Amino acid sequence: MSITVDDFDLPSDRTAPRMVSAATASPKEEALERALRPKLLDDYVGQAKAREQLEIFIGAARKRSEALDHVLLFGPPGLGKTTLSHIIAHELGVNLRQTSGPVLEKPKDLAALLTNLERNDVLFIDEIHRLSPVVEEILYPALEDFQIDIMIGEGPAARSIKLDLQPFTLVGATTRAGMLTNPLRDRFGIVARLEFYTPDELTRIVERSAGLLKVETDSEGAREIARRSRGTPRIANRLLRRVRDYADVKGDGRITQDIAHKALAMLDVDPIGLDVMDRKLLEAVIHRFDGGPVGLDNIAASIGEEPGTIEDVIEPYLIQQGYLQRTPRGRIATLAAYRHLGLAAPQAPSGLFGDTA
Ligand SMILES: Nc1ncnc2c1ncn2[C@@H]1O[C@H](COP(=O)(O)OP(=O)(O)OP(=O)(O)O)[C@@H](O)[C@H]1O
Ligand SMILES: [Mg+2]
Repeated sequence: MSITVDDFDLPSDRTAPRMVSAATASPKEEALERALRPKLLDDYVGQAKAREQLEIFIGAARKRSEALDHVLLFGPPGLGKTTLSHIIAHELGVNLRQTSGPVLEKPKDLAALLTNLERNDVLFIDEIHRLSPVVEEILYPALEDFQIDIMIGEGPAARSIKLDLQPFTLVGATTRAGMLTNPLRDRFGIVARLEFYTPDELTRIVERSAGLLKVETDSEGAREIARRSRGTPRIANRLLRRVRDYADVKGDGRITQDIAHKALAMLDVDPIGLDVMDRKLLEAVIHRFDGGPVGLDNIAASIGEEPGTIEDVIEPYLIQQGYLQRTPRGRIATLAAYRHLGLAAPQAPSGLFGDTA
């Protein structure tokens, strides 16, 4: 495999691609991701809590030859939800059927999938918070009793019949667990929240990917990429490929800390992994809204980004790292944000200013 051309996403409304966006990969990047995806739970780095739970429940299901309980995976984009769903099916030794909330338009789309499942198979529904209510209706009895009610015929002759399904496991993935309806959420026996990865974990991921891509990387080079990857494996893998291009052209192909540092500086990824969009958001909150509190819609309008993208993709890492606070009155830039941008902290009335000390 050899990738040297631009294989990162290029949103149509921006002139420059966003290097550290964790969001939707291009088809080319998706193919690459598949190649780098770990296949076994043992190769899945980090997420100790989720892994431990799954190890036990998968082991038990296998032992009893039963379907695993339904699993809900949630967390920001690029942390490994799709990867984990594949691993679950693989470890269970069953087939994986894959679809997503927006794709399932009609009840019959879901019914067709469900009736084709074999015993103990995994059905993976990505973006499960975007299921339409009529489709969700079908899902409830399927999850609970492995049965569906379908309508046969039309008009006065229409009647409903019950169909038995094979026992199966639903794995649902979402970036927004809060948008799931309660009845749906209640039907998942296993709920795993994926967390941002530590620099150590990301270093291991970069080293593993470098091995698979046959790129020579020393440990400091891998660590430099890991530190700037916003806690996200998808970004780590993307930065690795970009740094490799830089190393091929400007160096001898080897990724050292110096090469990684220069390549990432050129790409406008700062030492803690924030990029132009992150800084734009923090600067908008600080300069245009006096540090906040400011509502999501106002930030969105001010930086020309979708509120949903801000909430799902940009904000979570800034909040986790303590640069931004989400309060009932709106978003607040913290002292750490002022410091990171090299700005003097304002004299704020107490209680208004988000402190991270
Ligand atoms: N724990 C992990 N160990 C090693 N690599 C990982 C891990 N998690 C994710 N990756 C890598 O990161 C890439 C992105 O992961 P994945 O597609 O599973 O994210 P996702 O959570 O499904 O994202 P989205 O919300 O956009 O669907 C994968 O190609 C995989 O190579
Ligand atoms: Mg996914």
